[in-house]
Amino acid sequence: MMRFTNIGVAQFRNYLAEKFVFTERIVAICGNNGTGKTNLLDAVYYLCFTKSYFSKPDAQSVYQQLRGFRIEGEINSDNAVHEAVCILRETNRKEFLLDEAPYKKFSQHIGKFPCVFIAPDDVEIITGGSELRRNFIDTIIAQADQAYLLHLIDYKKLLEERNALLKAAAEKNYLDETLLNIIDTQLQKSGSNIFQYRHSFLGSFIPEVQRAYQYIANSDDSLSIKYDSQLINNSFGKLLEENRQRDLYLQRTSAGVHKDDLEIAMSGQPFKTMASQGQRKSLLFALKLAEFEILKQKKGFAPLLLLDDIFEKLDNQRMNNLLAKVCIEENGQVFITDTHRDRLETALNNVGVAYQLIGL
Ligand SMILES: Nc1ncnc2c1ncn2[C@@H]1O[C@H](COP(=O)(O)OP(=O)(O)OP(=O)(O)O)[C@@H](O)[C@H]1O
Repeated sequence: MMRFTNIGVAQFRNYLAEKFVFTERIVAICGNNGTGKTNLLDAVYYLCFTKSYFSKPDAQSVYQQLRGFRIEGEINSDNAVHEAVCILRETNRKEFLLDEAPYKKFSQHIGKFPCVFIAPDDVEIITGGSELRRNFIDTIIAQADQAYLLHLIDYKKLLEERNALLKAAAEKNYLDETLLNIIDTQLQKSGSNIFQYRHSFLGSFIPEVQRAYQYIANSDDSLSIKYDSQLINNSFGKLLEENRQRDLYLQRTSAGVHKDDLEIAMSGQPFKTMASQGQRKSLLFALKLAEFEILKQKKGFAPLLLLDDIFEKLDNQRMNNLLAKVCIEENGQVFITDTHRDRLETALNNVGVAYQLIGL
């Protein structure tokens, strides 16, 4: 069981200094547009991930013209009380502390307080570029397994080094082949590890998404999801070797797990182009519910669920089903925002769950 019991924010987005105490497992947050609902959820997310959900530079989160921010929160987890603190110093240097001990590497914090965020623009995971789908998958696996995050960090660094070397080779008309061979050996190792992790994770994740889709959409819509990777039929070492001349010409690495994607189809056609708005929303919620389910299985307790403005996304029946599932069937903490206080209260009363209402 994991619960945030309070959170304090100073100079963070639209909050100069504010403290919120959470008294119930279900926390409903209402307020007009621009009152700071999303910012409050993102402050919670910061304490789980050491960064914003919205890939914003930290400096953009500082209140107006001031310098630095602080977010602190108390979390009950494993029958112990933890304090997480994220500080952006005036110099723009970020510090993150758990129980007063600063992390040397922020990556060590990932997965301690697992969390699933559903935000209005998340449908881009389905309609946008492959990088968004890779990030989505990576965030789940990294929360479940620290070792994966280290492979990802290694891979990114090695890929940057390799690309810089390819560029330098073109500029200087000289290739340091020994160095390229060394980088390739290391890149091949971490890339192959990432592939194995993704392959094994998607083996259980994809059926979970299909189950959740069926539940939400009340139909399977002949949905098919496949892992698309150049490493499925080739060893990474061989791919690097075969593409070396091409990479030298392009001055970048053309093969590898940085090209992986999820191939999503409906009745044999690409989902992006075929699906209706409603089907896209259903798939988005299915992806997120599957994320929730898998993290729960891996961690042995339910992750935190941050539901931002989801009432605009689902019809009443689907909304009721979803709330019943996450608020009644599961025992994790849920934060849920809406602009309409009545709508939020009616929905939670219908589900019949105890909740705390915070008005902003
Ligand atoms: N660095 C900052 N300094 C001061 N205010 C900021 C900063 N960043 C964002 N804001 C303000 O925060 C507000 C947006 O907050 P947020 O997105 O949390 O609102 P919301 O309640 O979720 O709104 P909506 O219902 O429209 O989604 C805006 O008024 C914006 O100007």
